[in-house]
Amino acid sequence: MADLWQNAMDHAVAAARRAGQVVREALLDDRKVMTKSSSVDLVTQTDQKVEQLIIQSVKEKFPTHRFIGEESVAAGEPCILTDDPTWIVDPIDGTTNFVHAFPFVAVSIGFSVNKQMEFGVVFSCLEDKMFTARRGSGAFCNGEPLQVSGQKDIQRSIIATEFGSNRDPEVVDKMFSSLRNVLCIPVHGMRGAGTAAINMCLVASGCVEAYYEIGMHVWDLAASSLIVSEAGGVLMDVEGKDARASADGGDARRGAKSVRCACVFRRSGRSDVPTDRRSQQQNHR
Ligand SMILES: O=P([O-])([O-])O[C@@H]1[C@H](O)[C@H](O)[C@@H](O)[C@H](O)[C@H]1O
Ligand SMILES: [Mg+2]
Ligand SMILES: [Mg+2]
Repeated sequence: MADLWQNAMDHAVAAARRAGQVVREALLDDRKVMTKSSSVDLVTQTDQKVEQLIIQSVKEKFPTHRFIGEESVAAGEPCILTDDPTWIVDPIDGTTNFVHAFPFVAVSIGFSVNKQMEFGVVFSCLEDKMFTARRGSGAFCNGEPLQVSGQKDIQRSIIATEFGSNRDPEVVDKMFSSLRNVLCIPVHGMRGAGTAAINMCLVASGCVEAYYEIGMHVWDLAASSLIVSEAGGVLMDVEGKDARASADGGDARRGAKSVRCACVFRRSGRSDVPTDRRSQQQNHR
């Protein structure tokens, strides 16, 4: 059967590549930095320009499709996922990295129909790595198939996480407490690329066993959630339940901007979630 959405996916790959070129060129110029929810929640004109480029090019080709874009939502557009074909766009995932020229920056484009992710495209534009996944057809990086790690022992794992942009001391204390619990399991190491989408692609690539973060947004993980699941990984909330509903817009459906979940990926369906509670259990094995 012909793949209904292949044209849209080809368009997303081309748009992500063009967007990546704009991001790379912008790194050569001064970057004017603005803030959003706090002094460390950064945005630049390039975020806004790239999002408009992507949305305009899609509108020309697919005029009836809908959009959820990080910067459009920041400018007041609604963040509601319906059954209609919807493009979920994070024009620059890793804006702080971009501002500092820290070399992990991604363009993330997910596509949902009937509230199910159909394809995901993450372009790690400074590494020139194009991660793609089509529902039911596997995940790829520059055309090479991806497979999550087969490691089942968390003590032999690398875990990725991020600190987000909330600097409320109580929130930071909780993050540090989780970090401490995970590190002391002990795990081989902890990492963070500074972009949720690339962290998730590292999980899909099998070089990081799991990634967790509290408070990601739907645009951070829409595309990469499918890349992880098509590479054999799973996406869980803090209770160990299937969190794909959040990743593909569960909270967006309710009009919330933030997914507010922790996501952990493993190959098996077991809930070895390294939250405070579960990491204690791991210690007693
Ligand atoms: O703002 P942005 O750079 O698109 O996205 C952020 C990055 O992915 C960061 O690594 C993660 O910790 C935040 O939760 C995201 O919001
Ligand atoms: Mg993001
Ligand atoms: Mg962004």
